[in-house]
Amino acid sequence: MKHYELPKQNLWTGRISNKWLYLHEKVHCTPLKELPEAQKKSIALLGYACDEGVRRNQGRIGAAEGPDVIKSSFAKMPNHLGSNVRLHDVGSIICDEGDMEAAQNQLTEAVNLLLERKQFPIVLGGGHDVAYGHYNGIKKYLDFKKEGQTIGIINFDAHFDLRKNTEQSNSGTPFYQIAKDCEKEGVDFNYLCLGIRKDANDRNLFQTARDLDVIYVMNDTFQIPLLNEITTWINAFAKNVDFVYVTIDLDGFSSAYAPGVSAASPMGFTPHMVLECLKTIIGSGKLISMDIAEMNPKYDIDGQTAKLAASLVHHVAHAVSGG
Ligand SMILES: N=CN[C@@H](CCC(=O)O)C(=O)O
Ligand SMILES: [Mn+2]
Ligand SMILES: [Mn+2]
Repeated sequence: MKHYELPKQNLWTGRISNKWLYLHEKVHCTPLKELPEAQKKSIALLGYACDEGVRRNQGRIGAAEGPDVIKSSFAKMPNHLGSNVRLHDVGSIICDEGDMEAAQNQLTEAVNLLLERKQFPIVLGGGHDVAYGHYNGIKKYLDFKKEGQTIGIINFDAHFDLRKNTEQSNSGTPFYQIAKDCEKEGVDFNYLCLGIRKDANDRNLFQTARDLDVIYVMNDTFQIPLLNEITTWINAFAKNVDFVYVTIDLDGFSSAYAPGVSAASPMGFTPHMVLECLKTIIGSGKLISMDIAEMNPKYDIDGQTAKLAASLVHHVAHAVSGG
C-alpha cells in the first residue's frame, strides 16, 4: 500500500504491570488491511505523518513526526478501558515526495475502511490538511451507506483555515475546499469554529467565514465563564446534523499548554475549556470521528504538547467507549 507505514510496536512501551494497567499493554498493532470488523467497541489510532501542507503554507515543518510522539506518550498512560473495548494502532499515512494530495486520498480510503470495520477513528496529525482527507473519508462512508446524511464539522482552532486554494492546497485551506465541494454537490456546509483569534485571521478570512455562513466563537469569549452559552451553541449545531466530525488544532491552545506547533498562540484557549465542550459533543451521541492536528515535536518543550494531545485522545477514547 503506497503512502502508508505499518504500526510500530516500539512506540508502545512503558511500565509493565502484566495486568493491562497501561495502554501499551492494551493496544494491538494491526495493519490497516488486517483490521477485523469490530464485534465490540473499538478505537483505531491512525497517524497522518505529513507536513507538506504546513510547508506550502509558509509554516514551520516538523509535524510529520507528530503522530509517533503522540502514540508513544499515550502508550505510557493508564488504561481504564473496559475489557470489552479494543484499541488498535493501525499505522500511519505518510506523504511521499511532497505529494500531499495522494496522502489525503489515502487517508480518505483509510478512514472509510475504519468506519466500515465499525471502528471509532482517532487520526493524529500532521498538518491541518488532515481535515480534508479525513472529512472525505467520513463522507465516502456515509454516501455509501445512505444518501442525504449530513456531517457537521467542529473545529477547535485559532484559525478558520478557509484560505482559498487558488494555487495549491495547504494546511490553511481544508475547510474552504470542503465548502466548495459542498457547494458543487448542493449540500449545506456545516462548520463551527471555536477559539478564533482576531490577531491570527485577516479581514479576507473573516469575510469568507461570513460568506460561507460559518458559526464561530472568538477566543476572548471561548472561556469557562461563558460555558453555558457555548454549550447551547454546540447543542444547537449538533441537533442540526446527523453526524459530528471533531478536529482539534493544537495551535488553538495557549502556547503555555501547546508550544509544539507551527503557529503558536500565546493567548489561546485552555485544555479545560476543550474538555468541557468535548463532553457536550460526545453527549450528543453524534460524534463519528475525530482528529488532532499540527503536533510538531521540534518545537515542543519537555513533551508537553504531546502529552496534551495524548490526554485528549485518552479522554475521548474512554468517553466514546463508556470508560
Ligand atoms: N493550519 C494552519 N493555518 C494557519 C497558519 C497561520 C500561520 O502560519 O501563522 C493559517 O493558514 O491561517
Ligand atoms: Mn490553527
Ligand atoms: Mn488549523
